[in-house]
Amino acid sequence: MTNQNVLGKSRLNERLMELAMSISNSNVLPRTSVPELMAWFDGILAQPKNNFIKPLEDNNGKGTTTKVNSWIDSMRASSPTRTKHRSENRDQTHWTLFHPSALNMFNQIMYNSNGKQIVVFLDYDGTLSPIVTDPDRAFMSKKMRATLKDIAKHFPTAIVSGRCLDKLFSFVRLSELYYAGSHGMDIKGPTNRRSTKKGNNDGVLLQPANEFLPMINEVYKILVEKTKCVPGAMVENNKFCLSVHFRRVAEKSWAALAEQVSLVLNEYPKLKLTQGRKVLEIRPAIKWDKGRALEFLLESLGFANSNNVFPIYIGDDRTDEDAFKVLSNRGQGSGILVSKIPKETNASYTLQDPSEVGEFLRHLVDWKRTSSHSHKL
Ligand SMILES: O=P(O)(O)OC[C@H]1O[C@H](O[C@H]2O[C@H](CO)[C@@H](O)[C@H](O)[C@H]2O)[C@H](O)[C@@H](O)[C@@H]1O
Repeated sequence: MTNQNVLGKSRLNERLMELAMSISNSNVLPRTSVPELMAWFDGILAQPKNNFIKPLEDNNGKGTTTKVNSWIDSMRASSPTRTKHRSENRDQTHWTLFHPSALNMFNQIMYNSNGKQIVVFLDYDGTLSPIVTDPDRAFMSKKMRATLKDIAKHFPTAIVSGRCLDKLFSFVRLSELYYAGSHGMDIKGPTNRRSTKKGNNDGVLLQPANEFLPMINEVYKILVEKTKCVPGAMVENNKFCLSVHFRRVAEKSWAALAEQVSLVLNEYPKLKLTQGRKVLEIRPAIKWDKGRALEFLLESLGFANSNNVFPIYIGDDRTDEDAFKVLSNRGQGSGILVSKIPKETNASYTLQDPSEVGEFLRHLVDWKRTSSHSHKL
């Protein structure tokens, strides 16, 4: 996949022009004129790039061994431990150029929002909390919670996660937010209000995979049993989906664990598999993902077909790509990928880690406070 394919040619040109103008204004590079920068971009685009991490391919119809091998390859690629080769440095240049830091481009992003209603969407693991070995201990810092509280005072804010709602809420503990758990299959509005859209006060807005609950519970029990023999393996029940964790499993046992998952999944054609960070996720094979959840939430907020909205989605995982794709297709808002390493992505910008996410969100709060203040003057 090339940058042209990910973005579409005219959108890519638009982005490059935007980038050239912004670099030219900020003096961050010795080349100053926009045409010079455009020619430089052309040169970089013409170079081959090899090492971007590819999204997991659709494995339906492939044999078990091929499937398992491709999951393992992709898991290895997303956890590089080697020193960089020269071609990887070249990829890093591509990466920084086409997915610049959202902190460096903050003014540009705010300029693009152009008086529209900003709505903030945030993934949880790897975005608001650092990745840790024990999924039950992925706590968010106090500083991040305070930042989120501030963000929610100024903008409608939603957390969109693979986690089940209860666990997500136990980590975040802010009732003023929207939550989309189980990869968007369990959506809840703020519970600090007296009434919600549906008139009840538990905040539930949508559960599109309800009928799959018995099947998911059945598969959970089977997977726990089947993976017992693999040291370090853990199966997490996220209500409408399951996560099989590889992080504490020795690399030599990854194939055996993936094989167990594949064998179980073969018996359940109504379930599908996606991949995250050292995790395989099993979920209902319905057309619902984080991108659909984002669209649903925009609709619930009254922005279904509106041009007057500017969604900002920040996430670190493959499952967040569905949301980035929605933004890119709508030609609306900004997708921001949290990553230190080059990855194929539909996001426009990057942040390195959760601490940069916090910094970006605090800039957003300050920007809002300053712009509201200047409107009052
Ligand atoms: O959509 P997210 O909020 O990013 O949730 C995706 C999965 O995140 C969790 O797993 C990841 O984080 C763990 C804690 O840092 C880490 O140990 C694991 O290796 C990562 O894959 C969560 O445990 C999963 O259930 C989520 O689906």
